[in-house]
Amino acid sequence: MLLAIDCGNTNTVFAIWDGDTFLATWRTSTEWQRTADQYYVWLTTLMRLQNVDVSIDAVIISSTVPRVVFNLRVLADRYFNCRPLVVGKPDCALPVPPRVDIGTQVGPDRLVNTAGAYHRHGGNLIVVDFGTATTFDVVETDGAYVGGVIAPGVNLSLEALHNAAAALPHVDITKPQSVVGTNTVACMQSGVFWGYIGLVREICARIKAERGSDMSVIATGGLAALFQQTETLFDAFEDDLTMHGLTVIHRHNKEIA
Ligand SMILES: Nc1ncnc2c1ncn2[C@@H]1O[C@H](COP(=O)(O)OP(=O)(O)OP(=O)(O)O)[C@@H](O)[C@H]1O
Ligand SMILES: CC(C)(CO)[C@@H](O)C(=O)NCCC(=O)O
Ligand SMILES: [K+]
Repeated sequence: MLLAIDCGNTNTVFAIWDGDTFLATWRTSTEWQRTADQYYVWLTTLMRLQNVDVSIDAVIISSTVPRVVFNLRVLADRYFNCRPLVVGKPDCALPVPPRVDIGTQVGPDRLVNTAGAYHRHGGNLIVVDFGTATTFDVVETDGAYVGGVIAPGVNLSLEALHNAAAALPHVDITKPQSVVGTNTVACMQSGVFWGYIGLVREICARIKAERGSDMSVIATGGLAALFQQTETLFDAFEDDLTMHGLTVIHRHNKEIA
């Protein structure tokens, strides 16, 4: 059984893959201080609660936070007796290598999203992931990651307003009733919500124009659904795209081993 770990700057998601489906998915906040023992207690408690009675014999990790990888490696080694595949490390092969400027360390989550989206949709895609940052990944017709766009995440944008301006409260994103806000919270939500609709539309249009091609736009990440409700920005929305990509990369490495 495969344990797939997607570690973002805000949250870390663990999923158990039986080769066919995900048996369970669990989320925790990302904290680099968390030890292998702490992960193991947390994980086995949830497994027991949900009657997931399986033995894990393989682990794959994608981490945008380099510091957490050490303890996740210890988790795999000490408790599951295996050497984990770590996306972005030389011993983890990708189905198609990225084509970017020399020396660029592409975020592993973007490489994973690329592999997952290409496996499901073929090439010529824009993958949009609404995480801590909002990333746009351009996937070539052959499945290579060839670049993209990094924008401040939705929650990060709202936090930035709160942190920088004494009179602006902490607010959560939601679809505002109107564009013109009649109170502070509504004004902030409008700025980020409608601003984001514009950001996504404009960036996708410009990528397509720059490449002279009508690409499919695939969205993932918790907040994608909120935007898609209002405007058809995406051709598909897939909640499990990153996890799916991890299973694709794991299978690829087994096949070439
Ligand atoms: N409708 C919604 N309104 C507000 N927040 C939402 C909504 N749906 C999902 N979320 C939040 O969006 C986040 C989505 O998680 P996702 O894994 O996409 O990114 P993240 O965990 O915030 O970032 P990272 O992966 O970079 O750590 C979660 O924190 C979830 O609570
Ligand atoms: C942009 C984030 C933070 C999104 O999670 C991550 O993919 C990352 O740290 N990327 C490194 C830089 C790059 O992808 O070009
Ligand atoms: K993510």
